[in-house]
Amino acid sequence: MNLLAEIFARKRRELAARAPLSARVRPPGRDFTAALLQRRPEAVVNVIAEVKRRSPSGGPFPHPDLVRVAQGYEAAGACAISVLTDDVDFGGSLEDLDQVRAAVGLPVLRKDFLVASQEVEESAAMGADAVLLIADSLEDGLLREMIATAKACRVAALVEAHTSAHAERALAAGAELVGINNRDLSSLRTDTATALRVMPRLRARARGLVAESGLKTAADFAAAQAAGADAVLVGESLLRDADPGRALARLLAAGDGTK
Ligand SMILES: O=P(O)(O)OC[C@@H](O)[C@@H](O)c1c[nH]c2ccccc12
Repeated sequence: MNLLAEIFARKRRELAARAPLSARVRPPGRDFTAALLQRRPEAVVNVIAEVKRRSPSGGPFPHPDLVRVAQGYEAAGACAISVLTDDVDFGGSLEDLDQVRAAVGLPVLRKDFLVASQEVEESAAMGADAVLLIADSLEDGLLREMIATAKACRVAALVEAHTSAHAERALAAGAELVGINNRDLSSLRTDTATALRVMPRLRARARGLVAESGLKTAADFAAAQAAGADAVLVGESLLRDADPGRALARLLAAGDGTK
């Protein structure tokens, strides 16, 4: 038997001998959609809090221990955690996702630039409770397929768009949760008015709406909520603080009219 045939024979044996990856490693799911849609006390918006080591727009952040940051977010009242798993631009990995998820009780969003349904399946197998899909970069047929794959794998799909045209495409492709990214990923320019302008047009048709990027103050949170957001997605402004969890707690307390 030649070498290549031996390798293939071994690979087939190994595959036959092991359980499917998803069945072996996938922990019980956590409901990202429910977390995002939960009703909070008056004037306190749901926050998906993000961990990342660096970003193209923000440079490096002073928090190498993502697990500690995520635990701080949970203690402060975040509704879910977003973990950047892209390596090249954000210094992240699926290992980070795994470690963060094991350390918190909240649903975890895999934030990456996914290009194929296979990666949606792998995200589910690695324990992601939700995946980000970027509508602007995925053509209609592929977007529809990836949303359907997420549904079949029982992971939530947060479908992001930067313009109302792409948000419309997201809805037409079957998106239930739509995120409006205030940051233009091609120029990296951020304008927090973007989500405020686009979300009201989508409110009646999207099950959940998320305002993403560039949000810093309790007033930003309140404005997003008033424009129809169920949740805000926040990273950089928290990660600039020496204690990101405390920064989040402060923002949520400032927005809570009962305190
Ligand atoms: O750190 P900010 O400005 O608070 O933004 C968080 C999040 O919205 C941003 O990281 C993001 C939104 N969509 C993305 C797509 C890929 C990478 C990153 C992103």
